[in-house]
Amino acid sequence: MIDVRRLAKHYRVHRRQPGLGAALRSLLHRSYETVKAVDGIDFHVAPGERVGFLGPNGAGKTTTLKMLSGLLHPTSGEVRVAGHVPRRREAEFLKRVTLVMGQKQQLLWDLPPAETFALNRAIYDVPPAQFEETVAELTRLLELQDLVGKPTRQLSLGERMKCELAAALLHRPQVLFLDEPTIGLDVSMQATVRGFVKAYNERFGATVLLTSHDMDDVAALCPRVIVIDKGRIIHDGDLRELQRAVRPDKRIVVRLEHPVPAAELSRFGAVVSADAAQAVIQVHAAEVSAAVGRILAALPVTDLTVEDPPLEEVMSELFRSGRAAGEAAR
Ligand SMILES: Nc1ncnc2c1ncn2[C@@H]1O[C@H](COP(=O)(O)OP(=O)(O)OP(=O)(O)O)[C@@H](O)[C@H]1O
Repeated sequence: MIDVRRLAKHYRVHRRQPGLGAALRSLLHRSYETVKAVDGIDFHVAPGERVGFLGPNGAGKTTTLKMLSGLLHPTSGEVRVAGHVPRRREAEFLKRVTLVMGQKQQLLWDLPPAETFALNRAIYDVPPAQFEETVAELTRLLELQDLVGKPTRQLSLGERMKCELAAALLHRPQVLFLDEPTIGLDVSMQATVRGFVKAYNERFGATVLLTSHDMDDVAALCPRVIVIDKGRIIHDGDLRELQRAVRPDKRIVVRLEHPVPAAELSRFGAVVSADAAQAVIQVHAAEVSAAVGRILAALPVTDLTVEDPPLEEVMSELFRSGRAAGEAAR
């Protein structure tokens, strides 16, 4: 569904030193620098997949999504989405994809979302019966009934985001590019948006490529992740395997009947945190069952769970090691 080969986007940016002298000099002699926002990436996404496109700030994620949706022309390389070359922006292509940016809005500010929906129906030439059916379905899934008649400017951020999603999906696109779709939303609204994206993917077999700095989005939605840093792909594969490869340790969370000194806890592994009622002890995955047995035998345990390390830690470790490898190669 998405095919990307040796894709690159280089920006030519004007650079100058700070200060008035430098400003005057730059009028006569401008110096430019090339920023390799995307630096020759390859990947393939099959129909119906949900893939996280992750990376630190400035890694090249938004630039890539813009090229995939045809908003930016690549400097070089090839892209095909649903069989189309995105930069041609053919009507058939536009009907099959959508780009939702958490930081930008397409809803008309002074009018109710229902008006934007009607406008999109005309733009995408959606047959009236299908439009009615899709609006009804999205209204139910996203609980929009009380929102679509109010002027957009009166909606809260989360309410607006739900309507944004509906507006972006009215033409039932097969490919969803989602750029930080839950940014700024409270936890319950985040959960609503995640649940909705998953339901849409399952209901219509749609392909989803999602960027997010919120690892809960990624854990909930993306069995596969592509990780990009400084314009290059540093990982592409199964999220759970990535977790195991980068952080082959587990966390044993024990609730305690009474406080246990840290020195005593450290006999079982590395103590991540400990207070009067609960301790978190980290051990290598291969040693979990032995450690659990010893903990249950020795400590006043009222409850015990085994967890993976937080995904945030896995990702920051991956970014760090990716950078170190990149620097060593230079
Ligand atoms: N129009 C532009 N002109 C020049 N440089 C740009 C332009 N847009 C992006 N860049 C640069 O390209 C690089 C990649 O930017 P991009 O927005 O794709 O990153 P990102 O991974 O989406 O980051 P974030 O997580 O912060 O949104 C950055 O170094 C950015 O400064």
